[in-house]
Amino acid sequence: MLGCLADDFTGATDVAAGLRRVGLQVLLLIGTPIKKMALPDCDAIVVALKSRTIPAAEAIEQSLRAQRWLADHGVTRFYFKYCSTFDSTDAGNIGLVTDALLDAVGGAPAIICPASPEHGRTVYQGHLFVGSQLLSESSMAHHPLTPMTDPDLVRVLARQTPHPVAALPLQQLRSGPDAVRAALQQATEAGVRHLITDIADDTDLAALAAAVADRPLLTGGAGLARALGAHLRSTAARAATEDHLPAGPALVLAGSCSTATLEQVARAREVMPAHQLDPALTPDPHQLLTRAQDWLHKHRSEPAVLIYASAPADARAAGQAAMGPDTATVLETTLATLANNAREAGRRRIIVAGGETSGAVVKALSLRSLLVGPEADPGVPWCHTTTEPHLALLLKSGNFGRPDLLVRAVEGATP
Ligand SMILES: Nc1ncnc2c1ncn2[C@@H]1O[C@H](COP(=O)(O)OP(=O)(O)O)[C@@H](O)[C@H]1O
Ligand SMILES: O=C(O)[C@@H](O)C(=O)COP(=O)(O)O
Repeated sequence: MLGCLADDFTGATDVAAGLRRVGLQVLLLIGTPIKKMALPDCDAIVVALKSRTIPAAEAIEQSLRAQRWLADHGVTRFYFKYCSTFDSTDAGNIGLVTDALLDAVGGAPAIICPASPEHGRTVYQGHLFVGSQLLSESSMAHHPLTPMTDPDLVRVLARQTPHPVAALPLQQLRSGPDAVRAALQQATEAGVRHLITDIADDTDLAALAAAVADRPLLTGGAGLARALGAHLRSTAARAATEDHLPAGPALVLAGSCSTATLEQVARAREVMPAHQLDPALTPDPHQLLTRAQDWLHKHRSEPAVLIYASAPADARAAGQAAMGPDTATVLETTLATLANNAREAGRRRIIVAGGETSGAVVKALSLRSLLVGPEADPGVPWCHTTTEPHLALLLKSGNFGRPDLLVRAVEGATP
């Protein structure tokens, strides 16, 4: 069985979607369970953590706890899933968590493969591209929590780990599995502990997966995990579970400020009542929440409503000037509380834009595990609660989805 630790919630749904797409049955756990549990029939377990932007020591602790739990439940192959745009800071957490996992399960050097060509993330000469732009020239340079201003992943990772980092060039990857194994051997002898792999397309991912499938630890985006799943699939294929979205009204919550989300929010505003959480206008957190709660209550008979904090950089700066340094956390908490209110009020389809935001929402809803259904857009699967009331959640990474994703997600919602 394959066990994945994902450093945020939409990263977890992304990797779960990829594994399901290649025919694996996937159980998604919200955080690491405290005790041992009887597992449903599944081929892969994804543990959703919220460790991307917390202090490194806590991220390591959370990750090791998840790894030990998975090992206790029969997992021998581990995958550490982080963002395809390598979201992290110089204080961590990708390098330090990978180091801790290597210490726990062995298998240095770790493969570092954020590339996800289906989402336009590719790596060449160790540099990460978003579409045709270098990472540092994409909107990720302005991310509210993890601004990515350096596209050279060898350099980025070297600031996060005391150990040597090197790159595996595309030419070597394309020379076949023996060349990849030789590169790994060479890296081991040179004391390299992190190997950034160039990837230009899905064929490269398949080649890499085939060459490294037997390693105890792989790390990267959803792309390599899906390729690994496809490689393992022959022994594990089964019919995908059916998917029924529950009847009932929908709620869309948006906390992501990515370009993709801003466009999706603009589209959604055209077709459903919308309320903006605006810290510049309402800097008092309590008032921000109660105003939104009143608005939600007033619109209780609408089949779908949108509440969003998403804003471009200049508006965010104005909000932060008014509300202070905790603005992002206040907005996450507010959106999470509103999700809870909406569930109590009977909303059954909850769509969330943003990884950190999704983490806060799922935590507030006290959900423990979800079964992964089909994707609404690549990397964005519907997930179903395993307890009553049946909720369908769509947890969307900020950067993912077509412009009409939020509109499509609420279609067919009943008042
Ligand atoms: N108007 C705003 N001002 C400041 N921070 C904001 C604003 N709107 C959202 N945020 C914060 O930005 C962060 C977005 O992160 P996240 O939810 O992970 O989205 P993404 O998936 O795009 O990275 C969250 O912490 C959210 O609370
Ligand atoms: O790998 C990816 O791009 C996503 O799975 C992911 O992790 C996105 O993170 P957020 O943009 O913070 O949602």
